[in-house]
Amino acid sequence: MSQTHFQAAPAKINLALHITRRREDGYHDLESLIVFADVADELEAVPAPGDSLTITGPFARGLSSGETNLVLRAVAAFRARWPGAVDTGLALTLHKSLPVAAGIGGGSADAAAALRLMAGLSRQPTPIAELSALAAQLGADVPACLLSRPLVARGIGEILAPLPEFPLCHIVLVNPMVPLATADVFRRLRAHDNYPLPALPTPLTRPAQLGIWLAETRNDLEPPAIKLVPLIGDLVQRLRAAPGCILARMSGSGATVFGLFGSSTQAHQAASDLRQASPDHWVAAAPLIVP
Ligand SMILES: C[C@](O)(CO)[C@H](O)COP(=O)(O)OP(=O)(O)OC[C@H]1O[C@@H](n2ccc(N)nc2=O)[C@H](O)[C@@H]1O
Ligand SMILES: Nc1ncnc2c1ncn2[C@@H]1O[C@H](COP(=O)(O)OP(=O)(O)OP(=O)(O)O)[C@@H](O)[C@H]1O
Repeated sequence: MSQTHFQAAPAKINLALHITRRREDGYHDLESLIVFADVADELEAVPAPGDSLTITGPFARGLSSGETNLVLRAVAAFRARWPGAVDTGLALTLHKSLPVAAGIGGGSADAAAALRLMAGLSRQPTPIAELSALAAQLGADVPACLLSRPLVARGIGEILAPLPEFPLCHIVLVNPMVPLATADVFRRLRAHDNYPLPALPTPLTRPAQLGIWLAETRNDLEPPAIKLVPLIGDLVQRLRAAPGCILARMSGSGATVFGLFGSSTQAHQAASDLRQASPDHWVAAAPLIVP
């Protein structure tokens, strides 16, 4: 192994997120339609005597590059599960383009990218089911991020049903640069036994079809998150008013809000309007990653 190895860590978006039960262990069962956008952190690795991590990019500041970082935790977990499978240390560089604690799974995507990178370098097989079980130990969103394609997640996020097809949509992401801890939002949730997701239409190939289905769904974490950060509600309203916006909603536990569009031009126009109105917010426009 001599050359540099890369893995992208794309942003996760919960198009719909229903919380169906509070479990004995304090976690919550959920049902979520999860997609990924073509906006990503990037992980790079070169062989080295030992494992190390350097973080660069717009959101590197304040993020520890020590052993608590999810990238190094994922590498250590992989080495413990498959000792000797990757027989060199790695000098890792994470280019952090996604805001942290933002509801778009940045840390989870980084952990998943690290697991994919290790699996790619492994001299022995690392079956996807076992890799996914390892991912679940790192965080509820990590198994979904391992696949990085449209899917329905159940359980606490570890039971995954990838979708065979998905309409090519465009997404606008806006984050007010207020970090929101997932556990704080769950703690504020009042109703824990919400109804499950309705059945998805088959085939699911047109953005308008997806829009009709999404209108029957929710993000149950949006009301408690708005209580913590009222600005989230304003951002949803602003995106909803943008021409061509099929749906505007918060992703995950927030505070990032997304707008879903059928047209790339309209998505880029909405993003440009948001940037102009709120230059201090993080705004991105990108196509979804579809099968
Ligand atoms: C809300 C989602 O973003 C939806 O995709 C994810 O389920 C959260 O995934 P994550 O950030 O990887 O979450 P973790 O790091 O595993 O959990 C953070 C905290 O959120 C709460 N948590 C998380 C996931 C879940 N299904 N139920 C929970 O109650 C727990 O208090 C947990 O201690
Ligand atoms: N590589 C990493 N990138 C981002 N956060 C990390 C990383 N490693 C550890 N963390 C920690 O994980 C926490 C969650 O960060 P993350 O960006 O994954 O949140 P999130 O986008 O809200 O995730 P989710 O959508 O899964 O709830 C942060 O508080 C951060 O300190």
